[in-house]
Amino acid sequence: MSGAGTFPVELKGLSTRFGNTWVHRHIDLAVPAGEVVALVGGSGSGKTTLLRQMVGLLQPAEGEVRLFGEPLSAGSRDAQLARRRRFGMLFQQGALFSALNVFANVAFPLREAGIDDEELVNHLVLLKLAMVELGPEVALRMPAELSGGMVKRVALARALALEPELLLLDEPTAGLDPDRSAGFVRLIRALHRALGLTVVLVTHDLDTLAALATRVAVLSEGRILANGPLDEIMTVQDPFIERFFHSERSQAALARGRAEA
Ligand SMILES: Nc1ncnc2c1ncn2[C@@H]1O[C@H](COP(=O)(O)OP(=O)(O)OP(=O)(O)O)[C@@H](O)[C@H]1O
Repeated sequence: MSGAGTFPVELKGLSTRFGNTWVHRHIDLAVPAGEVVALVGGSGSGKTTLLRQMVGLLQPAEGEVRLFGEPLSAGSRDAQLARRRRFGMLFQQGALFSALNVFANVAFPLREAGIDDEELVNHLVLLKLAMVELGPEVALRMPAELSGGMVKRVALARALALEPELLLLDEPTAGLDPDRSAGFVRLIRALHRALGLTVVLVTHDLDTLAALATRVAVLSEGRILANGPLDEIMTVQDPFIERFFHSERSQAALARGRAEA
């Protein structure tokens, strides 16, 4: 478990380029252990791409990603695999394997990690499903038979399968109605507290942000425009921050989210 004062994720001078387009320019960002950091920014500002960089799904054009204090590519293959097991990711739309049932989806990372004792796999899958408030009767369903909220919960169970210290969430409440969204936020908050997780999330949803985030990092024009507690971010003079946080609708959403927190 990463202790207080450490940074499970550090980006140092990170730049991302697709063809001739630079999406990120020299980004420095450290995510402190135990915090819930929300990445916000306009559409296409590079939030999802930054999450993908954090877990090595993309290579930076410049700079470095450090996970748990070490460069992503450091160490032997075994060391890299061991690092891989310390984080879980919830992709947009859940990204469940459509040909596998719920049980096999949640079991997937366990089997990949070499856990082949069937009794243990069974126990762990049902435990993870219970953690996301799903009963064993869901285990044999196929992803196409689940509601949007259930897909997110199963995807979260899969992300938590190997008991990660770090959880990355891409738009966790997108596509959920307000009640399901509030329920999912409560679940993530409870898990964050119970498991001592560090969380990085991308969200457009201010209710979700206000209810969950302990810090906010604002991406704009390829850079981190501001990074700190929400109250501090809201004092920054910038057109995006003005539009995103200070409209009447935003204020109402923030008030609702804070009431949930
Ligand atoms: N694999 C790729 N190849 C080429 N361009 C890409 C690729 N992935 C992302 N991009 C581009 O990088 C930019 C940032 O995309 P990204 O999905 O990270 O933005 P975002 O901030 O998450 O957007 P949104 O809020 O709309 O989901 C966009 O212009 C996108 O088209």
